[in-house]
Amino acid sequence: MSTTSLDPTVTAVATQFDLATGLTEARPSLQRRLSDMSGMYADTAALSAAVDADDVLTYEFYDFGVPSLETEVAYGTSITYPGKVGDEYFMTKGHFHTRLESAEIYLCLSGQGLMLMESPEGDVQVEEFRPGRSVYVPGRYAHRSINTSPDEPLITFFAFPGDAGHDYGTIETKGFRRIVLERDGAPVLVDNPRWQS
Ligand SMILES: O=P(O)(O)OC[C@H]1O[C@](O)(CO)[C@@H](O)[C@@H]1O
Ligand SMILES: [Fe+2]
Repeated sequence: MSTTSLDPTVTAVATQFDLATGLTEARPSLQRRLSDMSGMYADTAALSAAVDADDVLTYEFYDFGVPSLETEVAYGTSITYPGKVGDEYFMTKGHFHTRLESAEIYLCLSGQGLMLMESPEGDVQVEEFRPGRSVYVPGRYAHRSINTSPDEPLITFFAFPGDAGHDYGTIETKGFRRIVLERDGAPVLVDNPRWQS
């Protein structure tokens, strides 16, 4: 079946994602290994030992290159693999949006985890990811996906305004105020000892 559009400059696009892996063959994913996560985990000694031992892939996601316009929607899947650095679960770097007010929506396709969110004023929110559950990240909140499963990838589909942009600098220098660690086999939210005001 062909797709039609009233505007000949616009073409509908369909992408096939594998629901078991979260991956698509439509284009290469962007990949983050432990060595890309310098300064992100609280236990720096554990991170450097893990990088030296086996610099594993911790997450991958897609950027389909939609134009940076407020009228466009950037989207893709994000796959965070199971694992820990010390007691801290594998997670994405996390970021604010450059256009701070831009919100983002996630739908968990499989796995289990948490979305950690934090406003510039220090309000911290945590929402659970489980299959079929969406998490709306309000504008102004930095956001980080965390895989709390011992053995399953956390797979989400996300969408945000095309002109939102990514501000990694704030998180890279200050960190999140709170981090999520495993204690007695369960995730707990604790103060980040390395957070800088
Ligand atoms: O950009 P980060 O924080 O490394 O995490 C990657 C994830 O965030 C996104 O940028 C969406 O906000 C996706 O590309 C992916 O889900
Ligand atoms: Fe985002």
